[in-house]
Amino acid sequence: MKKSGEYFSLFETSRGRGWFIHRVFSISMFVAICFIWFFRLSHIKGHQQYQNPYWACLALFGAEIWFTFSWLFSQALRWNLVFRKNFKTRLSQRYEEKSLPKVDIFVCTADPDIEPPIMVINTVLSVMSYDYPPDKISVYLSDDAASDITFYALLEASTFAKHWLPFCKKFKVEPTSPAAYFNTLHHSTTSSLHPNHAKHLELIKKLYEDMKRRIEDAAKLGGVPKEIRSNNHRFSEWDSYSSRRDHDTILQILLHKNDKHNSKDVDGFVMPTLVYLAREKRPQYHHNFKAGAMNALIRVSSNISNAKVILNVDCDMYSNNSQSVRDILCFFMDDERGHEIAYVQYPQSFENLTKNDLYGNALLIPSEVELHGADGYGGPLYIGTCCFHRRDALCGKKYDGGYRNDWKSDNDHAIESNLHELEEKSKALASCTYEENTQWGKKMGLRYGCLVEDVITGFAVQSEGWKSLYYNPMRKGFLGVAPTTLLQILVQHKRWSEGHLQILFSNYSPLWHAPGIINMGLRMCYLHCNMWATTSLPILCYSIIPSLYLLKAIPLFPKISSPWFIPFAYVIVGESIYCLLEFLIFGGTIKGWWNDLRMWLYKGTSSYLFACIDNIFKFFGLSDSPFTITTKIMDEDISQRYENEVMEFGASSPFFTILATLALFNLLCLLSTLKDLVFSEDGVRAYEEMVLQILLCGFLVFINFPIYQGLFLRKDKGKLPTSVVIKSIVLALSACILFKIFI
Ligand SMILES: O=c1ccn([C@@H]2O[C@H](COP(=O)(O)OP(=O)(O)O[C@H]3O[C@H](CO)[C@@H](O)[C@H](O)[C@H]3O)[C@@H](O)[C@H]2O)c(=O)[nH]1
Ligand SMILES: [Mn+2]
Repeated sequence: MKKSGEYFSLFETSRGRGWFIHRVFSISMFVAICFIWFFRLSHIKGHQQYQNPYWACLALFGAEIWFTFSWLFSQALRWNLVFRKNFKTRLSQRYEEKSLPKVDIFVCTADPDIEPPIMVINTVLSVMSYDYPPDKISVYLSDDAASDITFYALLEASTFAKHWLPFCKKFKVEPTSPAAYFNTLHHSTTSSLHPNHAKHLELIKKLYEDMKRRIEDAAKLGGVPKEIRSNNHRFSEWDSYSSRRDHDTILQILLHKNDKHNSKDVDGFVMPTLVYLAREKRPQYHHNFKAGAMNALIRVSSNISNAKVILNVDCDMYSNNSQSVRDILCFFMDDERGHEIAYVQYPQSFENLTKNDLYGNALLIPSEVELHGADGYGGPLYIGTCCFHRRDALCGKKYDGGYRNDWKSDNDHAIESNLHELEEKSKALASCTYEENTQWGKKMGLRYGCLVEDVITGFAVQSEGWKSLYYNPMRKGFLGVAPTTLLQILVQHKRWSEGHLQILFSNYSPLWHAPGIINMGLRMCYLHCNMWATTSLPILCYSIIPSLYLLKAIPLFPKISSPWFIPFAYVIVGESIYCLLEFLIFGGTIKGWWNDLRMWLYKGTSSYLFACIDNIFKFFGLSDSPFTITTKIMDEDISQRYENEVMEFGASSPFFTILATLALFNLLCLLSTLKDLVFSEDGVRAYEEMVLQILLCGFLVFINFPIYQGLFLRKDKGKLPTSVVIKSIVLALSACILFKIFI
């Protein structure tokens, strides 16, 4: 426990265990990598007895150089892991409830078809129910679709909340998202409840089901029923609405303590403020996707509640722990270190994971290792959701040693008593033209022009001198919906890797931005992610070239009896065992690790490749990728396969054509080699020289098993479509034949 004078810190930091062993291992690995470089440099001229594989060796060397950098950067993320622990009791001893700061909570949604309103309001209800003085909480829903159904759902939620909030308080409900809470109740638990609890539960469940039905009926109808619309003047805002991309600002304060008739729950307690916002959209103005939505929220909220602490969550990320606000205040309000913290990031965790995590959705290593590593160097990346911000830092204020926490002043913020006037005034802050000739998106708020607006913003904030902090408690703070088909994941990772590459070439490039402010270690952490897209080239090299040369029995790696074989073997075996152990230690399974490895390969050869290509197009002004929103729903059939961990293809996409072609190509190379080995007189000698290549090719075939199934063995809707089968067979066969004949 850290003690300075009489003062006990509100949080403490500890170092990860095993760091010394890890460092020794890393250094040994580095030495082995150097030997590989030596080998390449001394053998690059090629084996004279064969046709000259000079270019092949050069390409492999290039790939190895690339992998080395990527590995070095990944070491920064593992060099200095730190873990945070806080002391909530000290917080409550030191601060009275009434002197706690206000918190503004932003929830973003953008498409009611793939982000169902009922899910959105579950998230809203979960964050309204934090164990925190309700008059200090304001929840803002930003709806980039300006959907009347989402609004209707929120309206329903504001009524339901009058019952839900007292219920949560009375029975200490956890988690506070109604849908998630009802899911945790099994028959055995409900039957053992206190009769009073059981009675209330039944009532509230019925209220919820009724509300859900009304919302889903409206969604099915494709709009809010006429009689509801005409009975509530609030819907008149939609009279001038012409499309998602063309409408006025719609801003509605649904709950507010100044509203005499409608601000209290059934027990007579004030409820959190609740605001619906659909910022103005016009076709001629770029809306900057989520970053634009967040900035509109920052401004509008500054006029309504102006809390100094802002929590931002995606619409699928419900709160799984009602204590989270108090948890993070231990960091922000710490007298010694609190004032330098710009944001506290929680991991992005998911509710719908399967046991062996077929698609590597759990982000196990990033959450359990890498973000802790970045924290060790002054701050985790901001990952867009589950993050508590200091408003000042997000709004572009610089950190200098003189900055001090001042939580009191936010409580005096004068608000208009007339809510209608307040709405009208705040609307202007969300207009399309508001940001013209201002620093919004450049030096204030979330930064524009990048597909990972979150990461670039985090970096910008850190380069103003602020620190950030990673908090990963046992009980997950938030749970969301992970994508459930291969294509969705590949598209999501294309967006991420493309965004990261944009950062590398932006003003905020970790290569040169903010010299002297951001340390080398943290820069390397950022660079590791920024480089994702570019690793597609070395991964492609490694999955094509060695297999091609197998066809002609030309070795590209040292033979098994050569001393040069040792560093290769050490790196391969060492790194595999290391990754596997890392995975198992943090709660993964062996199969999960294998799946994760497969996803690394698939992302590398498809998502990252397309991200590179699109970045080049963008550079020449040819195209600009939009923010493709991830679907948060799935149909019965797909959901069944997801539960059974059967890979979902089902669509014909260039992503799949590449993956299937590579898989088939490696299969052909392996089969042809095995045939040659069996029938040649000199099989063993050839084997001795080619062992690494054969193993690599064999590995690629083995890991691609789900693709062969999807191509040839499966009959269900999730298999690879015939067009992809044909294309990939033609491409893979012609690559092999052309190479055999011409090279
Ligand atoms: O024009 C837009 C597009 C998206 N969103 C919202 O942004 C959030 C994230 O979108 P999602 O499709 O779920 O993307 P993910 O890939 O899951 O998002 C991750 O990566 C994004 C950056 O690429 C971050 O913004 C997210 O916070 C982070 O969860 C959702 O709530 C959307 O409603 C908007 O508000 N406006
Ligand atoms: Mn998401």
